[in-house]
Amino acid sequence: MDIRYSTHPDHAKTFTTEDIRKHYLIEELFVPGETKLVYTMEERAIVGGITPIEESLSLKGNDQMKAEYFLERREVGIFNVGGAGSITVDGETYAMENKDCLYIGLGKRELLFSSESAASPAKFYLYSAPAHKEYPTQHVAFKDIEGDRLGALETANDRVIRRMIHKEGIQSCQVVMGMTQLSTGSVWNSMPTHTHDRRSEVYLYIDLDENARMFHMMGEPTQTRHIVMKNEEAVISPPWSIHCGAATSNYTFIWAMAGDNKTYNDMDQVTMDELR
Ligand SMILES: O=C[C@H](O)[C@@H](O)CC(=O)C(=O)O
Ligand SMILES: [Zn+2]
Repeated sequence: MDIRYSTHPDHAKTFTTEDIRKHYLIEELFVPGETKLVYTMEERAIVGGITPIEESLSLKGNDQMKAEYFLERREVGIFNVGGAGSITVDGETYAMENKDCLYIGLGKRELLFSSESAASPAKFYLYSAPAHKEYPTQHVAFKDIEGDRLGALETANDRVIRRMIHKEGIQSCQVVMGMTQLSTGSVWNSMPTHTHDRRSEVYLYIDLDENARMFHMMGEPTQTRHIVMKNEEAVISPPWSIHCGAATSNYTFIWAMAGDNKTYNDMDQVTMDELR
C-alpha cells in the first residue's frame, strides 16, 4: 500500500510538476488481477482499484493498517467502472453493473470481488475512511438514480450529478460519494470552483479516450496549479485546495469525500476575482 502524506499549502506552492504528481496524483489503479491501494493522510482515506480477471480478489487488512480485516475500523464506498461483476460481503453477493455503487459498513469481514468475463473485467474503485459505527451494506444501481442537471452547454459545463452515498441517500459515518457525467461538448467540472476546509476530496476521472487529457486544477485559490491526467487516474485534494478541471473532451468523474461533516453544500465558494 502506497502512503501519501498531507502537505502544507506553503510547501505545496513550491512544488515542481513532478512533486505535485508524486504527492497528489494516483496512477495505475486498475491493474488486471491486482488490488492497488493508496493510503492518504488526508482524512486517513484509502483509495483503491480492484481488477479481478479469472479469479476473485479479496480486500483484506494489512500490516500498515494494523487491522486484521479491511473494515475492522473503516467503511467503504465502491463503484464499478468496468465490465459487469459482483461483490460478495460475508457470503451475500451483490451484482455490480457498470457505474453501480455499493456501500459496505464497519465490521464486515470477507470482501470478495469478481468479474463476469475476463475479456471485459470489472474495475472496482473504492474510497474508504475510518468509521465508528456500522451502517447497513447498500447497493444502488446507476440506472435507478436520476440525478440533477448542473451547468449549461453555453459555459461548457452541462452535466448530471448523481449523489449515491450522502445525507439523503445511502447512510454512512463520513464517506460522501457520487458521480458526475458531462454532456458531449462540455468539459468543465466544478466551476465556479470551491474549497471545503472541513472535508478532503478525491476525484477519479473515467470515460476519457486514450488520447484525451484532463487538466485538473488544484492549489489554494490564489496559487493554482494543474496536473495533466489520463483516463482512470485519481487525484487527492487537500481541504485547502480547489479541485476542478477541464478536459479535451467530455468525461465522467467519481468524487469522494470524508471529514468533519457530510453536508454536500458546505462549500467555500471561490469568486473568479480571487483566482490566481
Ligand atoms: O464537493 C463536491 C464536489 O467537488 C463535486 O461533487 C463537484 C461536482 O460533482 C461538479 O461540480 O460537477
Ligand atoms: Zn468539492
